[in-house]
Formats: sequence, structure tokens, C-alpha cells
Amino acid sequence: MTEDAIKAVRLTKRFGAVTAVDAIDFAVPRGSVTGLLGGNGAGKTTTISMLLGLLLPTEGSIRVLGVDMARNRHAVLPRMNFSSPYVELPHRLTVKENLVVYAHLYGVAGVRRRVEELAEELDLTAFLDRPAGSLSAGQKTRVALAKALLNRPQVLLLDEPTASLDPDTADRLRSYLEAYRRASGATVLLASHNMPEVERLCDRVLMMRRGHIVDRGTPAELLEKYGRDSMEDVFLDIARDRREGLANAAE
Ligand SMILES: Nc1ncnc2c1ncn2[C@@H]1O[C@H](COP(=O)(O)OP(=O)(O)OP(=O)(O)O)[C@@H](O)[C@H]1O
Repeated sequence: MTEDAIKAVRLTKRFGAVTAVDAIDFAVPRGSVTGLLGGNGAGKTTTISMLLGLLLPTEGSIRVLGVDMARNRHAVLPRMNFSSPYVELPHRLTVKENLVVYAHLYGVAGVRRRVEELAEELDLTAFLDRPAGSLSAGQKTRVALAKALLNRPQVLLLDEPTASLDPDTADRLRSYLEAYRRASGATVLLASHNMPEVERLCDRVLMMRRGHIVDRGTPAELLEKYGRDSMEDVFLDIARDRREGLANAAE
């Protein structure tokens, strides 16, 4: 059994003349929380979409939990899930109806109990019977995370999991994700622009720029490498390609 929950080799996606993801290699170790970072348009969402099988790679391969996604993704999709602010739940269904429908789609055992459990844990009970379309952005984000956890995924892909949450709710959600990871041993790949979140949650990060992975390591390794005190500054150095400049200045 491979140690890596996700392994991508020469993964590439082109949209016509645009190469959104350019022959990237990376591995996400089992049980890790790995941050996928990069500025707007770096290729994070495209990468996550390929990992989920929502977009077909132009070239390259992906293995998730040892399964080749090109050949056999249906063997592994039930053990995965994702949350993204870009995916809307059906608006007219209530929150509870949405969660029940998705739970059935995912083949969850004990649907009502699982929905109640998540509603309690993610503080959704006050609006379970409201149409999903009537929720605030922050409430939608929590419902989307509940949807992503219905099947207790072993591989969880999160695109901006705390976008549009107030600091208190975001903090509680991060604690919840940490507890979920500890209890389940799940692997998490997290795209985020929130660097304090990355420092708190991620064991390691992959830094993307213009379709390439331009650096990687643990947050501590990157802080040391760039001589910075915060991941925010490391992010800016990498996004603006300042490392060589810094290295030259140090010489
Ligand atoms: N369907 C598409 N057709 C054409 N170009 C696309 C398409 N999807 C993404 N792109 C382009 O691919 C590049 C990578 O986009 P992607 O959404 O993966 O970036 P991202 O890192 O997730 O950015 P953000 O932080 O802004 O969400 C961008 O240049 C984008 O315009």
C-alpha cells in the first residue's frame, strides 16, 4: 500500500492556448494536511478539479489511495469529497433536504443520524429548514463543509474552506477540521489564501505560480528558507518571485 494518499505525475491541463497546470509532480502523504497555495490564476482550482475527476488532465497521471483516476476513479470517489465556494447547492431545497439527498447519493448509512450529527457539530440547526438559496455566504460555506463530510471521506479536498466566514466562525471551523483529521486519519488538501490558516493547519505546502509548483516544504522549512517570520511574507516572496532577488541581496 502506497504511503501517499495522492500522487500526481506530470499533471497538465491546457485550455486552448492557456496552460493552467504545467506538468506538475507532487505527492500528498496519507494523514497530512497539505496546503495548495498560489496567487489568483496559479492553477489551484484546476488541480483540485482534476483530482476529483471533474476535469480530465490533458497529460499526466493521478493516483488517489493507490487507484489510477484515469482508469478506475469510481473505485475511489466514494472515499473522497470536496468543498468549494464555487459550487452552489440546489437553492430551493432546504439545507436538510440537500444534506439528505447528498447523503443518499454518497450511500451514507444512517442518513438522518449523520445529518443531525453534522448539523450539531457545524452549528447548522438554526437554519436546517431554510432553503439553501436564502443563506448568507458564511452559512453556505458551513453547509458546504457538512456536505463534504457526509461520507466521512478519507481524502478531503477543500477549496478556500473559510472564505467569507467571520473570524470566530472560521476559528471554530479550523478546530473542527483539526479534530476531524485527528479522529479519522483523513488526508486533507487545502487551497487557501489565508496564511495564518495555513500555518495553523498545514503540515506541508505546495506553492504554485502560473501552473508550476515553484516551492514546497513544511511551513517551518519555508520560513527558514526565505528568512521570514510569517507565511504571508513567504507567500509574497514566492508570488512575486523575489527569492532570487533576496538571495542576491544577501550575497
Ligand atoms: N475553463 C477554463 N477555460 C479557460 N481558461 C481557464 C479555465 N479554467 C481556468 N482557466 C485558466 O487557468 C488558469 C488557472 O486557473 P485556476 O482557477 O486553476 O486558478 P486558481 O489558482 O484556482 O486561482 P484563484 O485563486 O483565483 O481561484 C487561469 O489563467 C484561468 O484563467
